[in-house]
Amino acid sequence: MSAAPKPQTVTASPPGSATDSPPAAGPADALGALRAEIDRLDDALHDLLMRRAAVVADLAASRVKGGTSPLRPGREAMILRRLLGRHQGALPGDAVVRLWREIFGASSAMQGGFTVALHAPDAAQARLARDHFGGQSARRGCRWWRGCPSGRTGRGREPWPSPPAPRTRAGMTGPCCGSRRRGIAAARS
Ligand SMILES: C=C(O[C@@H]1C=C(C(=O)O)C=C[C@H]1O)C(=O)O
Repeated sequence: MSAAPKPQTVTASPPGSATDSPPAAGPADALGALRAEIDRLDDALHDLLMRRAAVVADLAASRVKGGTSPLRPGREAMILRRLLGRHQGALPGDAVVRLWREIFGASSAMQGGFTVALHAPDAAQARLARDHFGGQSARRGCRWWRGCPSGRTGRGREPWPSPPAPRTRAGMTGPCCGSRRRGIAAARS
């Protein structure tokens, strides 16, 4: 003999109750909506970055800087100070600096190659140089400061927006230069 089927419980909902309406938005929908907004903003940011790069390419093609070093630490510092002066919201100011340092490094490289020369580098100095000149920058270590930069040398360090870093005998500024005998320079390659 076969087992009797189990009785099923059926609950009737009155008309107009929750089961008649579309399902309420759950956490997954909220996440999806927020991510869609992030995607839209990323596209807008990306568009602006591409437009900025096109302006830098025009600048490079015009040769208005006269074949000198592409690096302009003073101009970069002015941009960072201006941006930090208007900065608001939850994004840490440090993140703004990091993002723009990468942009400066890439747009300087677009105007001609440069090599970052690290005098007697250690891991911290190498990290600092990467953070300052961008992850794409070419870096090389050298033992003697005099032989470090090759070609025309631009000053590779710039005054950090705040607080001002101490000057060194080499005329460079920045937290890397705790020792007067060590530093970072950037030269055209
Ligand atoms: C675009 C320039 O070249 C470099 C890149 C900068 C930038 O991306 O804003 C600023 C200064 C320079 O280090 C410039 O000199 O204005």
